[in-house]
Amino acid sequence: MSSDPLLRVENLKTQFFTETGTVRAVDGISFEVYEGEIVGLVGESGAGKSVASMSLLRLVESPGEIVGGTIEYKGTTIFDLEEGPDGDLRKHPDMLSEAAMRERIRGREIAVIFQDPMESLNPVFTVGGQLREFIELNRDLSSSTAKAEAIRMLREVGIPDPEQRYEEYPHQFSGGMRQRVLIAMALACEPNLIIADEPTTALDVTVEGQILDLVDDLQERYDTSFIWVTHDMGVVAEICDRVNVMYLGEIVEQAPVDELFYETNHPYTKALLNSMPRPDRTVEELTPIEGVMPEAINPPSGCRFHPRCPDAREVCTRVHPEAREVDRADGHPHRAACVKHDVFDVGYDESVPLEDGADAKPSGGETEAERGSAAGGGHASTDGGESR
Ligand SMILES: Nc1ncnc2c1ncn2[C@@H]1O[C@H](COP(=O)(O)OP(=O)(O)OP(=O)(O)O)[C@@H](O)[C@H]1O
Ligand code: NI
Repeated sequence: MSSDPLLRVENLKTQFFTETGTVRAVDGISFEVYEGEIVGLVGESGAGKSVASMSLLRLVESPGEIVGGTIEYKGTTIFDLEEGPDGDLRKHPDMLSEAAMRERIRGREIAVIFQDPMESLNPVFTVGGQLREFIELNRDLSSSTAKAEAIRMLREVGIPDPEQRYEEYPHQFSGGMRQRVLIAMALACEPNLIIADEPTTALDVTVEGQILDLVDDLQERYDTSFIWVTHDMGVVAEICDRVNVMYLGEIVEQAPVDELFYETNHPYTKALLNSMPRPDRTVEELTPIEGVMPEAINPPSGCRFHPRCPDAREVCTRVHPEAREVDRADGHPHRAACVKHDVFDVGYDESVPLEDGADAKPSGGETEAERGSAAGGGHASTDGGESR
């Protein structure tokens, strides 16, 4: 890719300052989104996907704070720090003001779709009324033009009888139809980038498939870029062009989607793929990832995945790898944060393999439920801790 990215994120760090300590929810992630791409953010519950998404719009709430890195959108600075005269870090003067974020960026340039439409839709107003008002406010249209536009958008996202459904309330819509309304709302201002945080996770598989098809179709027609947050490698396979795999606040692997699936370079990605149901495998053949992801408040030394990694060696307990380019595919880098690759050259080959089992279980053991969520189904269980 030779053109400039639409969004450039470099070394982004977001932390929560809690009574029990600092939660390093997002710990130095770097990635780009180019025009017209669907870029996946995938990882288990607690990996930092939602916090990363909210950081991009500067919507992290106290006790959370973006503490480092750069976020650039179309060459404008959404976030950046500089060193002040006394040596401490302060906001860069080029950084967009809060008012500019509200008036120019959120909704208009970068829109968000959440998992639960009922959080974004007000139950006491009609669906059409809410969509119309949103369009009216954001696009400076008259009420009647905005209404026509709202009905057009409802039709655009595949809602049958849009004139009639316009008058209905959110509870009269099925989960899938409500999610379509949110997609309509996200598209209403024709943003260049839509951040979708697990918008299909609560839907059954058939409806999920329909929504993914719709997004694929809309993406092509509007040429909108997407950041698609999910814990589901199946969803990634279906709609993403490129993928970032997150583990404990870090991006451990980044590659175009086919490359990630067929030339997997990080043991965590491999584990995620092995835990994914596939038509050519029976349920018995699924291998849940060993152990559970540790707390972001006190991450393991060295490579954060080493306590659960089948390939871990002694060196992995000491060396903390940052993602490096290990290959290229379709003009994009394939980055991986695993010292078994030659580019790291820290003596992995000579290092002693960690004894299986001794270090492979988290302290306190694991429960069946935790194993279940390690296999990729655990979004709902931690919703209470989300910053949204
Ligand atoms: N308001 C908060 N206060 C303290 N810690 C928080 C807060 N919000 C999130 N965290 C922590 O930040 C880390 C990342 O959380 P995040 O919600 O981004 O994970 P996620 O990858 O989106 O997971 P899920 O798939 O469950 O949505 C977790 O350790 C979480 O506990
Ligand atoms: Ni989340």
